Amino acid sequence: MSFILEAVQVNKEIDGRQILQNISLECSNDTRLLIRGKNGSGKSTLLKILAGITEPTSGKVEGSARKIGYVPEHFPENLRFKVKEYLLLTSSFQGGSKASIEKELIKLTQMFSLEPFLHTSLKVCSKGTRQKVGIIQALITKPDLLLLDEPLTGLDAESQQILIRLLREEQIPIIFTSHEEALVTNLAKEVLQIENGQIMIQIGKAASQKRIRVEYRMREDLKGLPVSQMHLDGNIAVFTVEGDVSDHVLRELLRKNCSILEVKELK
Ligand SMILES: Nc1ncnc2c1ncn2[C@@H]1O[C@H](COP(=O)(O)OP(=O)(O)OP(=O)(O)O)[C@@H](O)[C@H]1O
Repeated sequence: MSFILEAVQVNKEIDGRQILQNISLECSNDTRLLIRGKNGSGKSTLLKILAGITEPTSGKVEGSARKIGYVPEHFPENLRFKVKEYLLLTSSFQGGSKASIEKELIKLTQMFSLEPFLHTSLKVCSKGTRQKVGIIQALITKPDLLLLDEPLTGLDAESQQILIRLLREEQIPIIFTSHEEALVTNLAKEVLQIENGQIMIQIGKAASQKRIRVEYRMREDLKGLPVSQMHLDGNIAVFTVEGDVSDHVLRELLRKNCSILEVKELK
């Protein structure tokens, strides 16, 4: 099987420090992969390597993806371009017809209420506005793959919802990082947990799902768990998890002193 993108035994050293160690992952048409880990664990570095922005020290990244849309964690500051000028320029590097790019530009700028800023210099745009520009530049050419580094950062609540809905509807494979529960629960189908640049847990798509009913103490206890659906009723949470995530989820819940009331296999 040929993959949209595949990383094979990727290592990255910066200034003599090992940042990533032996990372392998595969991305196919239906991938919705969350890369998670603590601050400094190497998530952004890995996304940059997948995007081809940074070279691995050893190992390789290959695949059939021709157009990769990448949203960096921090949109570059002090770019001298105006918003529309920047979007047209960056999309021209990726190919695609002018008519299709103009059409997408209108659609996406309307969707994110960016029309009033099209002729504003990026230097004076707010952080959230620049983030929207970063998102639009990644989507505008209809990429084969999206790599999103904390894409909700700086967006207001309404724009976050718009982006989540859009990403759920698009049929584009996505690899992303996020500390935001809303995006994690709505988008992630697979999870790659990295610690100190190494893969600790790799959770794929499971054949069967499990329903877990749990009594929790604080809402915080449920934050960041890779669950696909969650219903809350007082201090009781019921959620669905992919089968091979369930051990990890249960361990996390127990670590946080939650009481597991029921674990049921779904057919
Ligand atoms: N250009 C660089 N020069 C030196 N060190 C770097 C560079 N880029 C990344 N690092 C180091 O590599 C490690 C991993 O950084 P990275 O940004 O990939 O982490 P992260 O998991 O994305 O963190 P966060 O959740 O805070 O965004 C950190 O210790 C960071 O300081």
